[in-house]
Amino acid sequence: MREIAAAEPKDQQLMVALRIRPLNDAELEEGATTITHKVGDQMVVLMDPSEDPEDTLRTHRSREKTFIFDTVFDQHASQQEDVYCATTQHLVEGVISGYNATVFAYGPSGTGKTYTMLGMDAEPGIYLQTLTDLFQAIEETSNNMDYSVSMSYLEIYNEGIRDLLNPSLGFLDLREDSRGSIQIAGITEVSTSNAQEIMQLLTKGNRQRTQEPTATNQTSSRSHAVLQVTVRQWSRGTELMEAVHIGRLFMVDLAGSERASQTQNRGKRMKEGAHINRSLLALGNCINALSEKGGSRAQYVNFRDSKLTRLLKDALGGNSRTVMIAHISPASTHFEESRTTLIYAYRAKNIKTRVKRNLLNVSYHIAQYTDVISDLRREIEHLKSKIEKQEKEKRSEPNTRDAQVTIPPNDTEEERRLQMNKIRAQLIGAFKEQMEMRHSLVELENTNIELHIDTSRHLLTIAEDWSPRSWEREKTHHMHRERPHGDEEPPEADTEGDEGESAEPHEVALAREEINMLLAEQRKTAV
Ligand SMILES: Nc1ncnc2c1ncn2[C@@H]1O[C@H](COP(=O)(O)OP(=O)(O)OP(=O)(O)O)[C@@H](O)[C@H]1O
Repeated sequence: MREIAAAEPKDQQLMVALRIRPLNDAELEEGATTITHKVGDQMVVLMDPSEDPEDTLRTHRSREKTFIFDTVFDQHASQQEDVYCATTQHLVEGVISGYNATVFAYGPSGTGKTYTMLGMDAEPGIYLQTLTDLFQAIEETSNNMDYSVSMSYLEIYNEGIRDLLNPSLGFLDLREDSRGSIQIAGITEVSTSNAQEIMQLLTKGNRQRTQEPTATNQTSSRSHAVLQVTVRQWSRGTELMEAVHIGRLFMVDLAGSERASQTQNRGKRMKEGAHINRSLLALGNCINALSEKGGSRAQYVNFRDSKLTRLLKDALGGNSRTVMIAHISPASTHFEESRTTLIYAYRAKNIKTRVKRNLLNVSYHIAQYTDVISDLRREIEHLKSKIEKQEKEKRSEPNTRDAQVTIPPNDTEEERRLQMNKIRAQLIGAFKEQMEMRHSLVELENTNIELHIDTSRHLLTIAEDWSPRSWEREKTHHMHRERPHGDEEPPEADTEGDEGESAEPHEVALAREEINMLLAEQRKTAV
């Protein structure tokens, strides 16, 4: 059994940033004006364009709504790098030392979520900048630490989960293990060693993402996209008993949060909208419940209402440092969506998560292998003694036969001579037989030594191949080989319960198989 240990958890406030993109051509064409104004680094003022300043009945109500966030970027100041540095950069160090982190982009369609997360070739977004820093931090500490990095990329479309690195797998199941950790059954996990490699996979994966033109965005993402990067860290050159830190980083590009009635979407787009809204409504409900006084520990929070909230459970109410980047348009024509987004984002600021470092206690797991090796050693000792016993028995056989040779008393001289010749012949025969047996025993010993060498070699394979890096490599390889081809239909319901224990490394399984064969061979020769 593996064991998750963790340091003392600490409460952490959800960080909420706001990004306002520039007015786009369509908005300018329809005569939209800018209704958002950044004040200082943290405040934004939203003007209500529909309110008539001459309306005396409403003069007591302010036309301005003010919101304060951890950081605000407007159309003038915000470069991709500024957004990354202020929101996500600080998470990287934690991830490589075993802390979970989540960054998610929230906001109506066409407000710049994909631009912030994925970006453009010339202006890469948070994905690439984070991964570049992550690999650099790994490089800087690689003198005394070993790392393995793997990634998966999925989308939630119409409440079905699709593997964007291998869409042919169909819809995948979301499972929760006994520790409440969410897993996607059968998802492709790719081991990587540099950011560019991940970006290539992401660009490839993004082409698989469900995108359609909508009334507000020509390349609107109709799904929620989740990039998960897992970093395992352990000390180099230490004993097998070393613990492994596991940090998971989720980077989520949500689908547009606008209400169906606010768009001119019809037909398929409207059905998608309903699903998107279902998950975003569930997300909104979770944010509401979590942001109530006392947060997750005082209020019932229903994460189970949608795949999205189940997947973001840790990010919102559990063990994760979480950053929400809310996006809005500055246009007067999008006042209502901007207002709703700002209200949700503002509420999310109250959410607290409990952050603790993830430790995988490898020692217990390795102890199991040490036990297996000890068992096999005992078995070899037993077989050795059996072979020795057999050797002794074979040595004693000619003596037994000698004992059967008796000289009858009171025989004549001739008879005695004949008897003596017979005995001599018997003795020579027995001697020859003994020589042959000695020869066979030497051969038997040689075979035995060879079997021992092979057994030791395989035991060594088990011991040597049991390192977290090779385990991961094997596990990834195993997942590629073993993954079943999924049904294209979305699942009726999710399977609950533990995910099974991971298969042992391929070399270990092979070595074990070989050892069984060798032991069988030894048993044969021992009989
Ligand atoms: N800060 C920005 N600066 C310049 N262009 C931007 C910015 N934000 C978004 N854009 C542009 O606006 C358009 C829509 O952005 P994007 O596709 O990122 O929106 P989205 O919120 O992901 O939309 P959807 O939810 O429909 O997928 C794109 O052409 C993008 O290049």
